[in-house]
Amino acid sequence: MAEALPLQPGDPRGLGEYEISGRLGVGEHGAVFLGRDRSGRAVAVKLLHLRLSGGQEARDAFAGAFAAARRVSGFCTAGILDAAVEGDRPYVVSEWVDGPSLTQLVAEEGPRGAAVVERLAVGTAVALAAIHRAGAVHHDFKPANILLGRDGPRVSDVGVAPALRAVDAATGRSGEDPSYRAPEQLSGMGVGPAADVFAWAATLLFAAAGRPPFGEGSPSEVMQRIMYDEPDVTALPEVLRDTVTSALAKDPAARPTAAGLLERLLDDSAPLAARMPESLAAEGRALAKSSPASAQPQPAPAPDPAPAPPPVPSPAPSPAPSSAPSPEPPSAPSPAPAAAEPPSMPPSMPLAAPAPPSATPFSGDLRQGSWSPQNDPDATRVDTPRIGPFPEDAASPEPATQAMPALPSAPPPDPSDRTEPTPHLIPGLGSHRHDERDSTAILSIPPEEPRRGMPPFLANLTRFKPGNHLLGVALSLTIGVLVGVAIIALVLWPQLRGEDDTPPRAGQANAVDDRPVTTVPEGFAGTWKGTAVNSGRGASFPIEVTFEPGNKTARAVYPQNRCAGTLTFTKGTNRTLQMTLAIPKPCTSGTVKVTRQADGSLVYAWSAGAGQYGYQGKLTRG
Ligand SMILES: Nc1ncnc2c1ncn2[C@@H]1O[C@H](COP(=O)(O)OP(=O)(O)OP(=O)(O)O)[C@@H](O)[C@H]1O
Repeated sequence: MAEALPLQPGDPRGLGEYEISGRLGVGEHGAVFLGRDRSGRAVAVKLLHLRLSGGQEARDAFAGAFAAARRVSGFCTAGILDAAVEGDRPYVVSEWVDGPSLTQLVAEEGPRGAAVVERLAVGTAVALAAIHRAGAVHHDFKPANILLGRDGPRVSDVGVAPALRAVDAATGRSGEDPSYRAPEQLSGMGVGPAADVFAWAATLLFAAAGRPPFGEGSPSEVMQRIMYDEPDVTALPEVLRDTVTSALAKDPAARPTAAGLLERLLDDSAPLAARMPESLAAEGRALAKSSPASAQPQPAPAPDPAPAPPPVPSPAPSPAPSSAPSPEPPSAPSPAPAAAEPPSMPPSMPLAAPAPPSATPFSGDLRQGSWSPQNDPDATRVDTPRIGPFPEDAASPEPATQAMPALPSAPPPDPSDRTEPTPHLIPGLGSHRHDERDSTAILSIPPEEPRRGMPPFLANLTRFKPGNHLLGVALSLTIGVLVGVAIIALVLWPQLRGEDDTPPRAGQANAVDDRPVTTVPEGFAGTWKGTAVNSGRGASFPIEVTFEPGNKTARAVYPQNRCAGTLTFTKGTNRTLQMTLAIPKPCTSGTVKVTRQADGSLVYAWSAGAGQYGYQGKLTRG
């Protein structure tokens, strides 16, 4: 029978029809208890920290949000059995799984070996494909929600994240680990099943490497890496690398579907298929055939309120009880509805063969013998975030001036001296007659002719006698000066005047762009989009900025928070602009520094004015 920790004072002894006998664990959103249903079957009961206010409507919304999740086969999931509310406390009942979570196992025993990771990959892809086929999404797929039962991996917490959102208790807030969240989930641009596929890949990397796929550090550091870095997949078995890499695509549309994952993993020619238990491979193939493999189903783009980070530096008011997650600000976007159910969805699974919730996908203990000494869990990679650095005085008004070389003053030659060479200034030079002939050949213009329409210094030069070496020196100097003047006129002058609107190449930007400007320069022209990370809140949100060259203002939009504001130029250079931001609530006005990067992107950094950046992000034209 199930092992559980003793109940603590204040723990429930029963919830609804379920008798509670012990504690299985505590997570971010609630405590999980071991219980029994009326038939004596062991169940896991998750009592959420959330307290539901709003009467029957909220209760119905909570229970109703599990409709799709309850249709998911229990083949590779901890099937949802019930969802209800006791008093004002919602709880979710699921199949009890006799085994630790992937998080617990890796913490205790280290990274999993190739055979285990392969079975995890297929088992959890089967679970995801079944979840998506039922019209549900997980949206909190992570190692803590993979339970390693004796009969194989089971995905738990199906439907919980959408249900929390349905009652306006958003997940993905500050304090939660963002390591398994997809870029679009972090940026709040609307999430669908593709976010689960990303999380699936990140979870496998964790299992194989024994550490979070995007490194450790503050939530904002991890988010930056999720947005911009490619994780190292070399800890994975070779056979999984390509599939996992494609599932980690930053663009959700570029990821395979869960069914597509199965199609790749269980391809008849793939060596992986032969290593899987027959029942699992059959279920996976049936799911792969029954669902689209390439066109990733996406819900209508909707702001995902889960990580919604109002770009305000001060904490939002919290009308909810202290145990509940902080709420969204009043005017933040309303929560996205749970993913719509496909109308043609069959009411139940499984596909390969009828499988009751307690079906055994395959035998074999995922907990056995997978420690690999070369996967040192202590060798945690900590990457440096890409954003920044921000020089404190990037707008330093130091013009790149170019000194004009002084023209040499040619000594006036003696026109009467046409026979005797001028004594050479350098001994040994000019003593040969052929020098004179050569010079004559060059200066064949009659002495008086060149003076017409010529600059005086050139005209004077023509008065030099052939063979005069001083003349040669003067000529060289003159040609050098002329070439210098030509370079300045043709190349440098337009740049110094800021007329060169070609984007700077790496290494050039600093040299030419630190010149002060009084309006928005050409190099900033256009609309720039990207995601800013709010370090204070450990959250991120999209930003759009539009610059028109020659203007003193620009437009800044935070689509997720439905704020549009005006940036007003205060000082700047061709590379960096300092601006004040005036923006209505719930967003917050402040000062903004926008800096052009050598790779053609912009870094947008906001502060309350005290110098410390509250949020910042990389923007690209688009
Ligand atoms: N269906 C289940 N069967 C057996 N044990 C379970 C089950 N569900 C959860 N547990 C146990 O309870 C612990 C806590 O689960 P919970 O889902 O709350 O963790 P979490 O995923 O870290 O938190 P959250 O989902 O709230 O962020 C798990 O680590 C696991 O040991």
